[in-house]
Amino acid sequence: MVEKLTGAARTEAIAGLDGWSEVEGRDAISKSFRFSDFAEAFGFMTRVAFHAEKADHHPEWFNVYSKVEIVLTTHEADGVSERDIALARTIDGMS
Ligand SMILES: C[C@H](O)[C@H](O)[C@H]1CNC2=NC(N)=NC(=O)C2=N1
Repeated sequence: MVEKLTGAARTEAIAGLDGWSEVEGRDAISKSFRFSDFAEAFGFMTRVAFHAEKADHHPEWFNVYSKVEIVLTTHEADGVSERDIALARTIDGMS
């Protein structure tokens, strides 16, 4: 069981990330990534996908050509948890 982050812990955890922000209307975080072309964007998505499958924590995402928009939340916590913060950091390292 994983708890959702609330209050100051939640605010600080999100503020400690690079460029991730809160999604309006739901308890989730998001970030938009830009690459030079589709091959770079899809290569990034492939790296993230392999990690996500291993970690059993998967992004919601939307891709158009060189743009990848990612949303992270934790279903069983019904909100943002440490799993999303950890995945966000890993994703940043893969971008
Ligand atoms: C049943 C399975 O453990 C879950 O649905 C996993 C898979 N991937 C997941 N990904 C994300 N982002 N949040 C989850 O809560 C989640 N849960």
